[in-house]
Amino acid sequence: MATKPRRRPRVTGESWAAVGTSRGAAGGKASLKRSHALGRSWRSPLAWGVFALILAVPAVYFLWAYPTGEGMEVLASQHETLQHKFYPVPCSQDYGNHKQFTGCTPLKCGRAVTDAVITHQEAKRMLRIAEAGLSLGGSDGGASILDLHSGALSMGKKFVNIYGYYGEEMKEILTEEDFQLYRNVKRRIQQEIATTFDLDANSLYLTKPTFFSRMNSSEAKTAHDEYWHPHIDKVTYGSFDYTSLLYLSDYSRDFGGGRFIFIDEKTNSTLEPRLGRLSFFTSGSENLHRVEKVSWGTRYAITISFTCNPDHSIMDPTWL
Ligand SMILES: O=C(O)CCC(=O)C(=O)O
Ligand SMILES: [Fe+2]
Repeated sequence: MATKPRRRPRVTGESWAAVGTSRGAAGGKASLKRSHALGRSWRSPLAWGVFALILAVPAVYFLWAYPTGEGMEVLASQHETLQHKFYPVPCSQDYGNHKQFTGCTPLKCGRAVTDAVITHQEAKRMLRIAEAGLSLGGSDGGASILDLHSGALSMGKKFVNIYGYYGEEMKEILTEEDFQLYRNVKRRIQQEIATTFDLDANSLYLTKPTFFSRMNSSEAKTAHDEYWHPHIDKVTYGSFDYTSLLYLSDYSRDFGGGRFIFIDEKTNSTLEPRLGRLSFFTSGSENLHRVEKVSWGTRYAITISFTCNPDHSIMDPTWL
């Protein structure tokens, strides 16, 4: 014979324990009283104090145990306009493993950031060049580059040479005025680096690669898309002695994530990109760094770097 299905106990505001242990009407009332008493105790200041302590202990431990946690120091926030900030760091031994060039090989090392060298207008023009050039191709993954010197442009999972691929057509996309702007910007960055590191600007030579970059949150498809790994530019690019980055979009407005991070022993320092912001630093292991993964939007920048070794110098990009 089919038994009448029993009604499930109605779950009220009481705890699961009160429902589970109720045996008969009397037992049910007693446990309900206990659970109401429990409910009241959560409103007492003592209970809140205990609760706060439970949360605070792991938080304090986390901050104490992981002083190298990212975002400990913000070198440059997107919201501020910086005249010139310089952070000295002791030079690494790296330069000793390379040919020395008196008056250029870093003796003074560090990192600098300024919003006062490249104007907003110039940065916007550079952004338009980056957008136009990179729109001709683009990686399937999250990082695309356009190398002005070699002409390499990310395309799918590979690169094409824009100068060969598009030929004369390219002159309409990347004009001689665009190259003039690049050369002008490059010259002022070179001068700024020389002044900051007490060098003669003529002892610094433009080196390769010099490229526009575009980053977004697409999943990486090849190793070239994995821009977020910690690295040392002198190791990655060989010839670099002084790296400069000119940012062409704004952190938190145009994209999320994508902050530049210097990785140090005790604290990491973040630099938030901003249109027209110039950052430069000595390229050795004293300036180990990485870029955070971009979480939304598109981030544009251009890398313009210098070597002390004339054998590694390249000519300014031009159509002429
Ligand atoms: O775009 C950046 O902020 C830095 C990129 C970088 O570290 C590199 O290209 O070596
Ligand atoms: Fe780098």
